[in-house]
Amino acid sequence: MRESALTPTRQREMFSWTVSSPSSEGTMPPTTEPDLVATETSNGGANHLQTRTLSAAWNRRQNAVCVRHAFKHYGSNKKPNVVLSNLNMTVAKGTIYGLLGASGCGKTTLLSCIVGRRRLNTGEIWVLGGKPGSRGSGIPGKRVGYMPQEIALYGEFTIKETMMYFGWIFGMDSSEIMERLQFLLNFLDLPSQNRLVKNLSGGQQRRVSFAVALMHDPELLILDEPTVGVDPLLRQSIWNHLVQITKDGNKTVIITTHYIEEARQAHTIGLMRNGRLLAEESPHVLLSMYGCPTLEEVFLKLSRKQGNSSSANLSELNVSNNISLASLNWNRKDDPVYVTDESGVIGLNFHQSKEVLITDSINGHLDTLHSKTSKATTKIEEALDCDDCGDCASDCCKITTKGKMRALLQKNFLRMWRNVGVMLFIFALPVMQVILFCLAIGRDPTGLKMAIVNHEFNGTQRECLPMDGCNFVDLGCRYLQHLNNNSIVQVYYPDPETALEAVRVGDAWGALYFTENFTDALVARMVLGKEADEETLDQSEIRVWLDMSNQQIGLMLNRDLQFSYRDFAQSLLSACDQNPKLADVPIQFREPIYGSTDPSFTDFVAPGVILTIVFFLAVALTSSALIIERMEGLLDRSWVAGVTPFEILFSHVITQFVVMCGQTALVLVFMIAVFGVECKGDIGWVVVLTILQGLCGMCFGFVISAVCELERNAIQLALGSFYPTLLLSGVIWPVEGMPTVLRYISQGLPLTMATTSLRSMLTRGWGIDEPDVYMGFVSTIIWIVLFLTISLIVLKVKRG
Ligand SMILES: Nc1ncnc2c1ncn2[C@@H]1O[C@H](COP(=O)(O)OP(=O)(O)OP(=O)(O)O)[C@@H](O)[C@H]1O
Repeated sequence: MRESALTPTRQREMFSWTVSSPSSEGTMPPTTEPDLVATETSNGGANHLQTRTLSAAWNRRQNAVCVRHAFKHYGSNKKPNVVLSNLNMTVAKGTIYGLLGASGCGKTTLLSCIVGRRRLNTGEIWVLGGKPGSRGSGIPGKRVGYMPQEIALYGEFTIKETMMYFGWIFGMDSSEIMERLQFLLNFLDLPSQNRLVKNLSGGQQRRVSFAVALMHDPELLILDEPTVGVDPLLRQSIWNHLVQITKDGNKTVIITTHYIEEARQAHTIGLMRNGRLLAEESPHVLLSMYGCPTLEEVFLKLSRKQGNSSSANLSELNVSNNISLASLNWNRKDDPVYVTDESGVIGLNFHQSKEVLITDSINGHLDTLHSKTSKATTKIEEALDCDDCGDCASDCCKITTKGKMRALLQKNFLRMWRNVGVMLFIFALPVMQVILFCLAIGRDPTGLKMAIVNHEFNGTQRECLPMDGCNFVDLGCRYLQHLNNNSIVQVYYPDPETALEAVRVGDAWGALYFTENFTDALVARMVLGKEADEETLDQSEIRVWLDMSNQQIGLMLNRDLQFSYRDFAQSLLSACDQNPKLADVPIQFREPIYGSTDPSFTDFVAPGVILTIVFFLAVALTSSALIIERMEGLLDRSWVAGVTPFEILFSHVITQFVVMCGQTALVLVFMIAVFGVECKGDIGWVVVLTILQGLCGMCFGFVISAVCELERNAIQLALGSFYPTLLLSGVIWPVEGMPTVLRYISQGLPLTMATTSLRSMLTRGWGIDEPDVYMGFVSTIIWIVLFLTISLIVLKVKRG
């Protein structure tokens, strides 16, 4: 490296000169754009200014990175946390640029704006001649290699799989990747390529992360603290490598580090503080300018100076208004960024650069000229940007590439396959849920105790003996024989008071009382008919007190007691050669049109349960997928590598589709084949609707994933949405039982129409031509499209 031949005094003199010399014409290096310069003086003020501005714009594009008047804040506009404040930065092609600054000063934010991860609030950035994020700029994409501060690697991948993943995204073929991998393994002293990343030490993981950035030999390397946790020997060899790759002038490196002294090896150093650059010079110039032995001391000096300065002086300190020596050295790269006589500009704080002078002049005195020229300038700059994409044979016109889809799909499947918990969640959980549902829901309760008081036995608590035939004795006993012994357990009590007390204390679900002349009164009631007196009617009644606190049990006992009386009376009439129909109420329930005479609650709930299981499993799987990747920095890394939100969503849709098919098959096989849930309709349509509901759940999961920053918020949202959806979708109770307003809301939910549709197919056997059926499909598809659109929009907005 070549030292500056100028003394600090001389440099300061030159600094004063730059301040007092507004034109600073002499400082302009020879441009390689003669056309623009040629018109500078020939067409008067406006043309002159326009040409100068264009020249500046053109020049910015010639640097590897050029940041102008960058402002960036986090948080709301009302309470902004300003991170970048009128920052200018110029990184010449073929140089190493060391970005130094205290923790939290905004280095990572600046880098993420440069790689197109974030957008500035105002200001401009040119990277390799284009604007990050513009079509065909290659940024984000394969022109840049990015090593973020966090490890940002897939722990479940081996080193080789990691390289394959990023290599495919960058459009490399497998043999190329393997070749490069071997080099990187040796160069970075990495362990076996088959080791899982999660099993590597912290330092090894950082080196793998570094290897990923180097993988495709990009034009621009952006390294956020690559040497943390790396031993001094390897650190030196990393720096040697960076110096080596920048030597031929085609590669540029921007590197941040907390080891300030190692940055001496950079060609240019940007010292950053409070969102501004305090200096942007070669390390040697900085040292000699400030007469400090170490860069750390220079940084301290500058920081103190900034701290002490009034706001007016701040702008002077803010060398963001500089032409950096790096930029002035243009594209000649033999000796990248040193103070040379040839460059004509020396010094640190010559804040009145040509470019800024033009801007200042425009603001101060030449507003009108500016307005005339700005439109033309914008047009020409737009024209320059339009050239970015070139012809459509390049990747920039494609929605996706084979390599990217291959990488993303392999990543999704591998992550699932290698995670036992996830595999169990995907396949064991739905089966378990179906089994539990079929065993626990819809069956009649059994073993319900009933307190019986039969005064026909004169207070004795003896049990009834079996009896039949046409005899009219102990009819109370005969009735009790018809009770379903499976569901009702008869417990005898001596008097009504103790029986009722048993119900009150929860020992029985109800009490049954037969008066002492129940048989006689019942016979008299039958024989006398309308002649029967009030007392006869009263004595012939079986008195029942039920515990109706449990509706299901209460209603079932009520139903069973009535059916038992019908059976008892019919058997007695039959035994006495009478028509048993006389015992029935005069309503004849014929064979139902749909369903059975003894409908099961399971059959009612099963369709909703099938869809709920598939829907919410998909929500659970996807709602955290993107968040975990985002929190680990993986999403950022993939985005910087050129993967789009569309590609990420699309790859998840395909992965989830495969998973969904497996889940649907398991759920339906267990529901229908194993537990015998009725399926009268076309099983093909049942399968299609179930898979569509799974996809719908997945898309809802994407929305949650895109909206929520933290996993716990995603879990809260997913769980929070579960109950309202379940309750309002007619899964466990008919929609017809809801208040009118809720009914409308219910119809708008993703599960309601689908549940009605599936129920119609399973229990009624209806086909797809029935409105109730096809509306389930239509509403599901509409929800899928809606959720996907929302996710894409949110992801795109959040990328900014
Ligand atoms: N996503 C974010 N939302 C809100 N504030 C943020 C976000 N990211 C960073 N910040 C804030 O912006 C400031 C600059 O952060 P940044 O990560 O850019 O600093 P840095 O110089 O890279 O720090 P370090 O050297 O410790 O990595 C910090 O105050 C940080 O708290």
